Amino acid sequence: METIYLIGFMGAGKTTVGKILADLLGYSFYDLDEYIEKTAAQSIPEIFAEKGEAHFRLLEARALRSLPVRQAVVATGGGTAAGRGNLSYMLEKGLVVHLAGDFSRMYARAAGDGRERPLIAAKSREECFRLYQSRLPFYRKAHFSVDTTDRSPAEIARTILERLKERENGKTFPEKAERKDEREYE
Ligand SMILES: Nc1ncnc2c1ncn2[C@@H]1O[C@H](COP(=O)(O)OP(=O)(O)OP(=O)(O)O)[C@@H](O)[C@H]1O
Ligand SMILES: O=C(O)C1=C[C@@H](O)[C@@H](O)[C@H](O)C1
Ligand SMILES: [Mg+2]
Repeated sequence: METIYLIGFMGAGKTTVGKILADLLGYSFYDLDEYIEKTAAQSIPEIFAEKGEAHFRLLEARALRSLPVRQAVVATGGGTAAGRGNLSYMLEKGLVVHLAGDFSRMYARAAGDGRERPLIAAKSREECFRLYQSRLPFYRKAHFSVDTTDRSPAEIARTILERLKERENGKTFPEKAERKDEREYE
């Protein structure tokens, strides 16, 4: 099967769910953020601090295009889908799955899991919400969307697997996004 690209906001669970999904499928797993850090031999906060976000986006676009386009699961970064033709590339090469959820939960996870995310560190919650809103139109172009609210990473991975099996059996994907992510800012 073609590569499955997980997209969505910071804290949506792309890395966590992606690993489980790759195991279930027996595919290789790539975390785009980790891959960039390895290739650049620098952490993402260091890249942002020393070279700026624009340089990070260039590395991100290059890294995306250097990963396999078959038999792999790729957890993208929160901003990957919104930059440099990346979404068109993923839609053309593989299957793009949006992990959707409510902003508050994703933000709380992204701000509280101990991983340093330069955009969370540099912005207020309000600014992060606006960033999230600006990215929704990109996320919503995914081949399909899975609602992550009140579901464990394992449940989400299994749901994606079921949808992929349905597709292999000739069913088309149901109407794109579950619109839970349109909820009011809490
Ligand atoms: N469905 C879930 N339920 C509970 N906790 C979750 C869920 N998904 C992810 N988490 C937790 O939220 C935190 C962030 O998850 P993760 O790093 O997978 O997000 P991400 O989408 O990859 O974020 P980023 O875009 O910054 O890479 C982790 O601590 C993870 O264990
Ligand atoms: O949402 C974003 O723009 C980002 C999300 C992270 O996954 C990293 O790719 C980086 O911290 C930027
Ligand atoms: Mg991640």
